[in-house]
Amino acid sequence: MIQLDRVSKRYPIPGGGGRDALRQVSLTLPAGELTFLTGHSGAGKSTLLKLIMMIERPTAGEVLVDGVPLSTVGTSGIPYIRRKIGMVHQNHQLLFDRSVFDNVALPLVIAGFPRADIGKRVRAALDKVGLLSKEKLNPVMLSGGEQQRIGIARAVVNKPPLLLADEPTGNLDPALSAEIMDLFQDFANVGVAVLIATHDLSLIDRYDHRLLSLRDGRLVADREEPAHGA
Ligand SMILES: Nc1ncnc2c1ncn2[C@@H]1O[C@H](COP(=O)(O)OP(=O)(O)OP(=O)(O)O)[C@@H](O)[C@H]1O
Repeated sequence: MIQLDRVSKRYPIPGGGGRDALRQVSLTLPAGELTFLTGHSGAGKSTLLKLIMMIERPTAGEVLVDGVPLSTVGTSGIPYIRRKIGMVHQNHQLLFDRSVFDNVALPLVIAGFPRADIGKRVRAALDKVGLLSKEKLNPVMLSGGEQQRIGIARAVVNKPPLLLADEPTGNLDPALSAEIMDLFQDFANVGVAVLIATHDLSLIDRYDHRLLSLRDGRLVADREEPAHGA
C-alpha cells in the first residue's frame, strides 16, 4: 500500500524561488487495486513517482510505502524500500547485450539472491508473462509488446507489493496495450497495488479503474473504481 499525506514538492529554480511540482497531495493506493494517474505534461506525475521511489524527497508532507514513513528512511535504507516496488518504464530500459533471462534476473542478482533461487524466480516471472520459451534470446529479437513484457517480468520478479508503471503502453497498439493491462490486472488480483501513469485517455476510457488526475501539482479528480457488478 502507498499513502501520501499532504505531500508538496518544490524544486528550487536557479537564481532563486521555486517551482511547485506537487501541492498538498493526499491519496491512498490500497493493495489489490489498479489505479490510473493522469494529468497534462508538467502536472507532476513523474515527481509523484520519484517521491515514491525515493529519487526525490518531499518538501512537506509524508509518503508511506508499505506502512513505512519515508521521512524515517535514510540513504542506506533506500534499497530496502525500492525492493518493495516494481517499476515498468515506457522504453523498458532493457540491456540488449544480455539474454531475456539475464535481464529479468538483474534485480535478484543486485539484491544478492542465491543462484538456484534466481533460476526458479526468473522462470516463474517469464511464465507469468508468457515468455518462458524465449529466455535464451536477446531482447532485440523480440517484438515491442514482448519487450514490454520482459520489462514487466523484471519489475515483478522479486514479488514486490507495489507496481508502478510510467506510460507502459506508450508505444503499443491497442491489442498489445490490452495484453499489458490484463497482466497488470492479474497482479492486482493477487494483492499488488498497481499505479499506472499515462497520458493515454483512450486507455483510461476503456477501463473502469480508479483515476487520479493532477493539474498543476494538485489532485483535482479521484474517480473511484465502481463496485464489481455495479
Ligand atoms: N529536477 C527538477 N528541477 C526543477 N524543476 C523540475 C524538476 N523536475 C520537474 N520539474 C518541474 O516540476 C513540474 C512537474 O514536473 P513532472 O516531471 O513531475 O511533470 P509530469 O506530469 O511528469 O510531466 P510529463 O508528463 O511531461 O513527464 C514541471 O513544471 C517541471 O518543469
